[in-house]
This record gives sequence, C-alpha cells and structure tokens, in this order.
Amino acid sequence: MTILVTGGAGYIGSHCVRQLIEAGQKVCVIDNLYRGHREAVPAEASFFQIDLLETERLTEVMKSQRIEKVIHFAALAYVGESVTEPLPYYMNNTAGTVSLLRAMRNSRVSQIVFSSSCATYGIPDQIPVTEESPQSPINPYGWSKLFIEQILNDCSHSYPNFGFIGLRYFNVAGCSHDGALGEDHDPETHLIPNCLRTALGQQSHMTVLGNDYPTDDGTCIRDYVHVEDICSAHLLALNALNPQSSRYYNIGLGQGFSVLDVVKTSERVTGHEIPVEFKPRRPGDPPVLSASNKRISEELGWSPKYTSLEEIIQTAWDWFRTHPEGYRTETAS
Ligand SMILES: O=c1ccn([C@@H]2O[C@H](COP(=O)(O)OP(=O)(O)O[C@H]3O[C@H](CO)[C@@H](O)[C@H](O)[C@H]3O)[C@@H](O)[C@H]2O)c(=O)[nH]1
Repeated sequence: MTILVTGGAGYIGSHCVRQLIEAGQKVCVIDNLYRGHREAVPAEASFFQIDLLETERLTEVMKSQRIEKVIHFAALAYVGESVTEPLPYYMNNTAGTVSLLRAMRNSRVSQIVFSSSCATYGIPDQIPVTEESPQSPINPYGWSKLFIEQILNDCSHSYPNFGFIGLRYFNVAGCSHDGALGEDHDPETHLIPNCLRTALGQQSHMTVLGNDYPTDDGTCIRDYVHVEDICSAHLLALNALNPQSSRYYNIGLGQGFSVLDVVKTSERVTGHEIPVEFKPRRPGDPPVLSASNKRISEELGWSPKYTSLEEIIQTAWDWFRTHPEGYRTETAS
C-alpha cells in the first residue's frame, strides 16, 4: 500500500515522509514546490510536481500509484500573510482540499489524515485548549482550516467509509535529530528561525511583534512542539485511521513560552546575543495558545520525545548553523 503525502517537500511534510520511509512505508509525494524544496524529499519516495487544484492530474496519480491513504499537509501557513492576502489562503487551503477530496473520490481513496491548526480556536476561553473548546478563528488562515474541518465532517456524514483524522498542531519547531532536514521558509516569518538568523548575524535584530499583550512580559505565549513529535503523531494517526474515523486531536506539549522566553532560550543555546526591537502587534495573533494533549496521549498513545524548549531550539540551531543559506547551502557545495 502506498501513502500519498501532499506538501511532502515542505517543512513538516518532508520530516514526515522520512519517518514513513524509515517505518517501511511506500510513499508518493505531491507538491507544487511553491514554498517546498525538492531536495528535502527522500529519493525513496516517488515525486510529482502537481498543484492541489489540478484535480484530474491528482486523480491519475492516485490511480497509477495505487494510493490507499492520504496525509494532507499542503497549505499556505502564515498567519500574518493570511490577514493581508486572504484569497490565496481560501484558494490553496480550502478549495485545494476540496479538489483533493474530489480526486480521492474519483480514485476510490477514502481515508485521510489532515493537518489542522490551533489557529481554528481563535482566542481560547480556557488554557490549556481542549478539542472541545469553541472554534472561532481570528485570521483567514484559521478560517481556511476550520472550513476544511467542516467539509471533512460533512464528507464523513454523507459518504459511507470516508474516514478522517484531523490533527490540530500548535507551534511546530525544531529540525531533524541528525541535521539532515531543516526549516527553510521564504519569506521567513516564524519566531525561532528569525531568532536563529539573528544569532547567525544575518539580520541585526529580532523584531518582537507586540509587548502589550495580557501576559506576564507582554509578549505572546505559544506551545512549541518538535517537528519529529508532530510526525510520530501522524504515524499513530495513520495506524488508527479506518473507514469510520472522524476525530480531531491537538498536538502540543501543554506548556507555553512567551516570545521573550524564546529569544532568551535561543541566546543560551546559540551563545550569541539576540538584540530585539519592539514593534506593534501583528494582526491575527491570539495572546496565548497552549494545548491539552490528553486525548492524543490516551487514545493514540502519543508521547513526545522532546519536552524542553532548549532541546527543540538546539535541533533547529544545529541545522541553521550548518545550513546558513537553507537548502541552497547544499546545492552550492
Ligand atoms: O519575527 C517574529 C516572528 C514571530 N513573532 C511572534 O512570535 C509568535 C509566534 O509566531 P510564529 O512563529 O509566526 O507562529 P504563529 O503565528 O503562532 O503561527 C504558527 O502557529 C500556527 C498556529 O497558531 C500555525 O498553524 C501556523 O502555521 C504557524 O505559522 C507570535 O506571537 C508572533 O507575533 C515575533 O514577535 N517576531
């Protein structure tokens, strides 16, 4: 049986493809390479450069590769960008998933693990956030993912044997334990990569986006979870997935760190000073997010390997300092 991984050339997708292959799984990757890196896809996986919106080509690949289940990562995922440019988010994420689901129906593939987000909760009324917490996004990125959740719910009601598991990630961070795979976004808007790029001297300072939030130090609090632990959750979800599945799980550690905590921890890990400059809030950012992971721990047996922010940032630093130009570093050498 072959697993189709959409967005398998992206940050999280590529780490997951590697874990699937190490677990002995046959993998087929599709990616439009808009923000993904072909170099990040292991040679053992078959690869097709296809956009999610190309329903017919997707259908052909699913039939010819004998796909049995899908893991769906492909998406635009910048909260700030989704506020200034919402339409690409609805087109790529929401419409793209409808196209993928149509291709799955055309080729009689009926089981999917979907990457959802804690951004679907908006500003939670309780911390830690459970899967039962109300979902009310405050940015188009979160809405684009919540619409997909509704579509999956509808498909599972209407189509017999359509099974799905939705994983609501909190803040994914870190790089592979052996430095083989990394995090390389263009443009880079994520907090930890920006701290590490400042430590490398590639920018003069880190911009802290808002220090007037209702938190102890005034900066936003997030729950950082290692990318390999996100991937192990996908493998567990894939094993649990069956034609009757219709379940959502949070993936986070249940501990929150402020932006300034992340800056200080990055200074300790890298041994470099990281100067900060304070700027106004970024639209669409909730003040505090951290996950209850009780459901995924109890039902799927998930247990994270990386439990400290320091360890998580260390794995990222190992990659950033050896790949100062990201994946281009390898191409150049
Ligand atoms: O240079 C920077 C970058 C970020 N931040 C702040 O750091 C926090 C974390 O930001 P970032 O790393 O961009 O992550 P989020 O915006 O929290 O979004 C991530 O977490 C979402 C869940 O909310 C995922 O779904 C998204 O894909 C992923 O980008 C936020 O408060 C940002 O305002 C800064 O202060 N300066």
